[in-house]
Amino acid sequence: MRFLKGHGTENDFVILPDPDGELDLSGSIVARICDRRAGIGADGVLRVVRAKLSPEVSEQAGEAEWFMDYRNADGSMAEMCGNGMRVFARYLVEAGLAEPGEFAVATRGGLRRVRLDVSGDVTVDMGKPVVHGRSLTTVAGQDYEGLHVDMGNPHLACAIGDPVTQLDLTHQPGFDPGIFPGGVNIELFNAVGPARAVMRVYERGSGETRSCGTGAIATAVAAAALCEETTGTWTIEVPGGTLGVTLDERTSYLSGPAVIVADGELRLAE
Ligand SMILES: N[C@@H](CCC[C@H](N)C(=O)O)C(=O)O
Repeated sequence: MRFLKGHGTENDFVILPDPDGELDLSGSIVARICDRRAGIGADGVLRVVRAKLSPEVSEQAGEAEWFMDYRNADGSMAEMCGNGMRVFARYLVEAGLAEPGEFAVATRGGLRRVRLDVSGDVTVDMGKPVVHGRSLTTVAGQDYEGLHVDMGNPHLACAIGDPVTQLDLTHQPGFDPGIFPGGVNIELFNAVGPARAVMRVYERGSGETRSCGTGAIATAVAAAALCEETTGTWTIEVPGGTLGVTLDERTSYLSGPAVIVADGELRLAE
């Protein structure tokens, strides 16, 4: 099976080109591919398949040729992945499957428009964040309150007083399953200046990762809410680099680097 490896601010993905939808990608195969010792290792898998051949998104096929079939490292499916979308777009253009410039990609969370900037960054229109109420997470015995933000996938973005760099995120933080029955991505951040935050994330289905695009937007929304704002441009520093987030009245944009670093042939032992 042919694969490529890419990352966006060190949120890393195995890309599986499957234009004709021939791959039967079970959760256990995804988990084996993402295993950092016995597999290639990644936070998730991006299967590249034609939208018109994918019943779950075929209504988006009029506008998008390609479907980003995203899976978490544990094999679970997710609706959306912001950094994955940026890496997916980079792959499509490098592989000659999309023209450089702006194009749409189908996802389980709906159509997203992506643009390769002259700067080398990739920017995605991630849609309008939906803000719900407040909820609690527990990290290493300490409760933190945050804002429930829906980016197509669920987030709990928590501004905290403790330095995020010192948190122990080796274990699943606690959350309210009544509010998040399908699990949640948990962001913890320090607002460190005007329109700037330092964030760490514990992703649903992948554990702590070095970046999360949808999480960066949720963080910008929660940081803006601290100043009673809903719009603006935010710089979100994550362990793997820096992401830009712009919130306007209509939508949100996520910008940052996205690169392909390897390709090869994957052998899946029986
Ligand atoms: N890393 C991603 C989010 C991936 C999906 C998430 N783990 C979920 O289950 O919702 C991003 O960059 O947005």
